[in-house]
Amino acid sequence: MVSANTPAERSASKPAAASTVGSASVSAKSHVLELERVARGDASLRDAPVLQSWLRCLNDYRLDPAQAQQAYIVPETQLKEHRQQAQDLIRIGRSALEGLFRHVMDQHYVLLLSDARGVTVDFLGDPTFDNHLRRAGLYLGSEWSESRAGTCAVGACIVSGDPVVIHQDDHFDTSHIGLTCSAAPVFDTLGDLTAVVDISQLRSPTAKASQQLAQHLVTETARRIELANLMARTRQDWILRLSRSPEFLDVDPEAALSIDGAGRISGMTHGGLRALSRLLGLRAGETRALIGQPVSRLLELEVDDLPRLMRGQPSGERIVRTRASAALFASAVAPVASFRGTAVPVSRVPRPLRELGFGDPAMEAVQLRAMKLAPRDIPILIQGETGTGKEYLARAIHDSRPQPGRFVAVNCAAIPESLIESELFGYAPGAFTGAAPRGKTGLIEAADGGTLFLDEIGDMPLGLQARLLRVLAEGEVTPVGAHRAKPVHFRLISASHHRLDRRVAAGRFRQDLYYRLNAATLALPPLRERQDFDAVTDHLLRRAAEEQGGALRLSPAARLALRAHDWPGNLRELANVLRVAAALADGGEVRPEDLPDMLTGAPGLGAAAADRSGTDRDGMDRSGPRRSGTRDNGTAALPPLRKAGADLRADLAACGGNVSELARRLGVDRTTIHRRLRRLAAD
Ligand SMILES: Nc1ncnc2c1ncn2[C@@H]1O[C@H](COP(=O)(O)OP(=O)(O)OP(=O)(O)O)[C@@H](O)[C@H]1O
Repeated sequence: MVSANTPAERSASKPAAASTVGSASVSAKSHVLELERVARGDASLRDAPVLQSWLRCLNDYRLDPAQAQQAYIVPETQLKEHRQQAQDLIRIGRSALEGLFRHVMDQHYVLLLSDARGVTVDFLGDPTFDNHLRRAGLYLGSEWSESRAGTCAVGACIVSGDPVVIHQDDHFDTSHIGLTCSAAPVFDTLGDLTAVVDISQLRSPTAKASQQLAQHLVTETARRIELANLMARTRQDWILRLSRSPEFLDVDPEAALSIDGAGRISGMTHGGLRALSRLLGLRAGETRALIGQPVSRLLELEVDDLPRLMRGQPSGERIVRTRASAALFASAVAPVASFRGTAVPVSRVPRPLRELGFGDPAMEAVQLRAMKLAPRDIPILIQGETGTGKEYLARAIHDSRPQPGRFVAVNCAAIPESLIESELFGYAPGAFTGAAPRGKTGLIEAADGGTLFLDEIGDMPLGLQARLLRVLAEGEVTPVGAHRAKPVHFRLISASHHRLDRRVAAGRFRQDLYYRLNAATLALPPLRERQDFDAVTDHLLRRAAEEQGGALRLSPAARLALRAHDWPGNLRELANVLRVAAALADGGEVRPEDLPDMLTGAPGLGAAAADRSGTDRDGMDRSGPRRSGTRDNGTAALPPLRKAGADLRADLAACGGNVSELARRLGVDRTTIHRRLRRLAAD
């Protein structure tokens, strides 16, 4: 800051530099003098968050208190981009925002929803005051980041992550000292700040205490938006809603968690959990670290207990104890995929989608959702372990469309990083040395009018993710070295065996792209979880036999061996095993000797198979969601199994080879039986 005199002197030398709006009772000059005293380290009666923000403005952003800055409104094109990136949240948050606005409109409050960069992406205000509001920056597109606007409620809330009231001359910039603003943060399901809800008034009473109700209202609204966001995004997991009072448990719970099939916390309402942190025994800043942890770290609860907490169960039984020994009311909502008896019977599913499953409930849910999504242009993200049939499903969705056009599949992990850009986007003639003289059409353009299938999207380099996002946002593609963009329209399906939400959390995948890709997620179950395993086996055997020009059946012992394997390679592994078996089989029957040794207990291979049942680099549980979850990892279920010991095969035979039945009788998880069988085979 180049300055010949003090900021207060410079401010005083300007014509009437009081705030441009509102009824500031403080002159610009005395405000600047106060900021100078704080900069010198003098004691101040201001609230700590205000003082901290002032010091950031002075020391970190080097803002000059004497230079009043009018509110900044971002250009139209940038606003469009900000709004597009936040569109899901705007949609999800709308009804909570409208509810809040109805409460405060009579007091002439306006309501802003800003994104994590402080840009106002949604706005509700009285149109009669449009001009005043726009000038004061209380408008769509205004940027309230602290580094640009100085101390303000949205900016301070983004930096601190806490609800905050910035009242009149708490503002740093003299342009804003007439306003009063109350803001609360909205965190996404993984605990990252994603938006801020703010209500502001042009004119307000002098006392800051007058804004206590406003602060309470924005905090409550942010909590409701987090809850709606969690409910909308986590359809495949359990949702556990928590409340201190039974009356509001089902209608307006205080906090919620999502819990995956293995009993781990996969998402949460951050603000709500923080509000309950004392009861939950959480230390400050600990909530975010809960993602991926077993829910039993927080509550005396296993995933198997969730059904007893569902709506309709006696309320006396819907109580959980926290690790701090407090009692909370809890209500569980089952994953959408586990619902049976959906309105549309599977027989109505178009043929390409019908043949993907044979009655497995999780698969049926995928088929029905895929049928509804197929004719619409909603981006679909398919998640599932390797070989579960992600590309198969993508093709079936494509084939179920009335006019499907071309199906262009791109494996983002298989194309070398140096080529992927020109492969996807194409290039203009002479774009680089060695380029084809007439240029090249990229795969995105090739998919125009059809389906673009981006396989292994989780492996796409970060730089290209930004370019892809632009294509999706603008509906245009610009080939490498070209000056003009070409409009493209395609149906996007992407797939990954990585849990993309975890990649986002690890900073390896762009959050904005993730939200764009997964408007709808279809999660394919791993083969070992499928209840239609026998029917899938028969279907694939029939196909393998037809390839050999004949018909085949499975011997009971061979079927038993197939059932006992845990299929880390899923349908691909099963299809390959059956193709080989069909080639080896004699007399129209596949017997155990036609199957690979590892399935029938040849020494040495059990350990290798056991090794494969770990977690991948993202921490994705390759065994996928387990139906009875954490019991498998605990010790409670082990004694009866040890008792079964080496007689396990006999026990299995007594259950007709049905692993699920044996697991039920022994009170353990199916995967435990599979693991034990492998160990027996290796002994
Ligand atoms: N529904 C199905 N019916 C019959 N065979 C299937 C089905 N789904 C998958 N397969 C078999 O499994 C193989 C792998 O399927 P696909 O390539 O779709 O899996 P993927 O999940 O995309 O695998 P990756 O993660 O390795 O890309 C297919 O080539 C096919 O042999």
